[in-house]
Amino acid sequence: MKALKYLNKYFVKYKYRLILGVFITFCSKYLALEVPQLIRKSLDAANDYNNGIITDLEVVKGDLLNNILLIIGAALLSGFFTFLMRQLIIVTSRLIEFDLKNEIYQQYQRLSINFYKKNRTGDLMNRISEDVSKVRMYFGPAIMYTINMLVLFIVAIFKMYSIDKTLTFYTLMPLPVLSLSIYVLSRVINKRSTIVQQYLSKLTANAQETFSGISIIKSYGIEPKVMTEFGSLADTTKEKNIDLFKAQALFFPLMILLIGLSNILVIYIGGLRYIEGAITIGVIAEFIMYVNMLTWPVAVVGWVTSIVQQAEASQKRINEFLEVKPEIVNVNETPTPINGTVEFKNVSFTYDDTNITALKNISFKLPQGKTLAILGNTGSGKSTIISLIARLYDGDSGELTIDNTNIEQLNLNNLRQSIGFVPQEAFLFSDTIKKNIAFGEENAADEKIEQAAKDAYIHHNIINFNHGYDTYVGERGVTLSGGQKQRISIARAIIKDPQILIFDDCLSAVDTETEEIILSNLYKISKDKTTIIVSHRISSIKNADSIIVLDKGEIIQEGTHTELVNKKGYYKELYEQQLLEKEI
Ligand SMILES: Nc1ncnc2c1ncn2[C@@H]1O[C@H](COP(=O)(O)OP(=O)(O)OP(=O)(O)O)[C@@H](O)[C@H]1O
Repeated sequence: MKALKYLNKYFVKYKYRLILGVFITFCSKYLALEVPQLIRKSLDAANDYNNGIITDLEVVKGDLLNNILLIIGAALLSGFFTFLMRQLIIVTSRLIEFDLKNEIYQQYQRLSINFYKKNRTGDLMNRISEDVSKVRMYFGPAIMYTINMLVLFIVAIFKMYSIDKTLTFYTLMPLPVLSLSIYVLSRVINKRSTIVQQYLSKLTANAQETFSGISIIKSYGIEPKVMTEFGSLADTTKEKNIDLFKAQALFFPLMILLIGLSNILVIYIGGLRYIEGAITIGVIAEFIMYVNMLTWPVAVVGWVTSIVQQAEASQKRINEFLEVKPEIVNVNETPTPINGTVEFKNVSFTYDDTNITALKNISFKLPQGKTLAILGNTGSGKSTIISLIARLYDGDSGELTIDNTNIEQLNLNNLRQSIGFVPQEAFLFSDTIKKNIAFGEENAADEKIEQAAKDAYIHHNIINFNHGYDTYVGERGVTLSGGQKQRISIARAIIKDPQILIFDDCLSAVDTETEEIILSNLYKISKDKTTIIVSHRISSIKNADSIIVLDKGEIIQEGTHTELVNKKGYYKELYEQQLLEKEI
């Protein structure tokens, strides 16, 4: 129950609803327990008349009518209170589920990139959906049935005991067996349903991957192999499902068997007691009703125990994520406007998951409004420099300053808002092109969106789509080429009009002609903005104010294009090689 303690705050938050729920449950069950007594009285009255103890038929009829009206009234009121009880307790559990999901979602938003690298998306989704659902069962059904059971038990046993102790003992005897058997069966059902869930996840993942990679599968002609794999997975899933249903099928027969046993005991022992003259005939009927009323709550004890165990396991998994401290935190709530002078002073950085030292003693200064180009082989650390500027990671040693202030002291929102970042791999949301461009600038006017698209040299493509800027892209929309995606991603950065523009090798999928056009547009736009361009092509970076060349995380060359082409080294070699490729 340790993990579930985390949820106590929700009990406090919804205490009034829950207390009222408990009270109403009590009222509902108390009224329901009035019915057996009234039935006993009615039967005894009829029996007394038959045995000549009461001779006036009208009195018996009056008693019966009175009792029938009371039974109807108690049943109606009890039903109404049961409705209120569900409204209060089950609705509260839904409210708590909503709060908990929001809490986890907000935590997901706060967590750093590193967290997302260490944990799989499926797992993140599972904890916020499946696990929260299991925790909800603890707040809702588990609490409701426990209160139900307690009220029924205490009141019914009290009533039964006051009528006949011996019969009470025999009536209750099979109930612990019932509870234990249901508990054992619930555990088997839970175990099997977890296995079924795992197989369903595998099946979904397999199908999803097959559909995503359908063109590869078809082009390699491996459909039969894929189908066999899927078929055998589906077969195993079916078998696991059948195992589960076999266990589930036992649930009600087991309950009915045990209720039957209790009924037989009541009839048998009750009959003997009646013959002895210890009880009236009505008591047997009253006890049979109690047995039937108590059976479900008793069975539920076993079920509730396993619900609580599952909720505990799920909350433990949720707590693991809720307790993670975001690595990147905003230490400065006061706004810190950004102008855009970026300086690295001996900055080193190692990725803790791979232990790769991506940057070693990097130093450079990029004054506000200037353009820096970063060049280097793959894996030399270019993207890492950019990640540090956007504060997706914090450097390990040295200092990174923006406008002469340590980046960690800047207001994180201001910093990120002042950066227009075009990543290496363009990501578009499943939405319209318009919304994708206006992503960081939601209220941008249509003219502004169009201008950004023109600057990114994508406007002419967009207007050729049937729905123009309202064309849906992504999973259910049109498929864009890699170059088109990159250009929409560029338009998205431009529209923000940020102080710092970062282009991480984002023109790799466009041809050199288009690249020329975009670059000349970008130079105009980024005139007074600090700009960082990462590229493998000399043509993209030759106009930059300064260029740094990276190799294995270190700066090996630095200067302007003219300086570097006149110096022996990586830059000159690459330049000559690319010149040659152009001529060929
Ligand atoms: N998220 C990460 N976690 C762990 N290691 C990483 C991560 N990103 C990069 N690395 C490693 O850090 C080194 C530098 O990577 P980086 O992405 O900065 O290189 P790059 O110069 O941008 O390469 P490319 O031109 O291929 O994009 C590489 O060895 C890479 O394997």
